Amino acid sequence: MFDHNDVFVIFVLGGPGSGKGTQCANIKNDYGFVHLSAGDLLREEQQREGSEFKELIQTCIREGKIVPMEVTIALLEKSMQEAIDTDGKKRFLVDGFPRKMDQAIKFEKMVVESQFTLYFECSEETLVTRLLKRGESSGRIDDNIESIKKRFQTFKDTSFPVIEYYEEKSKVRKINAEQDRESVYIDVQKILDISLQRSDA
Ligand SMILES: Nc1ncnc2c1ncn2[C@@H]1O[C@H](COP(=O)(O)OP(=O)(O)OP(=O)(O)O)[C@@H](O)[C@H]1O
Ligand SMILES: O=c1ccn([C@@H]2O[C@H](COP(=O)(O)O)[C@@H](O)[C@H]2O)c(=O)[nH]1
Ligand SMILES: [Mg+2]
Repeated sequence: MFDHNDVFVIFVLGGPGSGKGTQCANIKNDYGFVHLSAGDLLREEQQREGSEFKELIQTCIREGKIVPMEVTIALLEKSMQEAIDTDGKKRFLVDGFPRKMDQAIKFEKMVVESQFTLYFECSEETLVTRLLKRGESSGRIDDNIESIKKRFQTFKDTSFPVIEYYEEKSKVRKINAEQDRESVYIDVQKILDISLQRSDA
């Protein structure tokens, strides 16, 4: 368990294709955060020789389902510990997690409490266009219309309640992700500049 006064975690949530990864790359460059995408960590684990979770992860990703939280939390915690041990870095963007209430509760109890959640809000119409375009070159097994529909359903049924939970705690910073990349990032910077100043105080 990390001390949340020492280890600064921002959850980055939003529908599939809302630009979480794109904006986290910007934030990482400009603010020195470590970017941990739960989806990327799961895909790496799925590729790892000898992983006992290969098939489970592959099936969940293709079907847009949530991998059991123990697997994802262990991968996140390990990556956080490695970043702290190797670079002394203690600011983390946890991208695409928590996707389900049980993950949120467990992570904050066992790993560290989040500072707030950045929520990229975007219409399904825009998301589907972006994901199908990305699917032309991403090689992702879930960037096809069948998987995309399932991912949207999971987002609505299972992941959106996480955002509502943090909203009730006034811990959500909402961004209009419908805009072009540059405009989205301007809004992201405004939020971060305010939040980081507060945390430095
Ligand atoms: N503001 C934007 N306007 C147009 N296209 C965008 C914008 N932001 C990201 N994209 C593009 O949309 C696609 C999805 O973006 P990205 O991978 O960052 O989303 P994501 O939220 O991480 O998706 P996922 O949940 O599937 O991992 C990418 O091809 C990206 O280049
Ligand atoms: O906490 C998580 C995060 C992701 N997944 C699974 O991975 C895919 C892809 O995630 P992206 O964030 O879009 O890269 C997602 O649809 C889930 O199947 C997960 O199980 N738990
Ligand atoms: Mg992503």
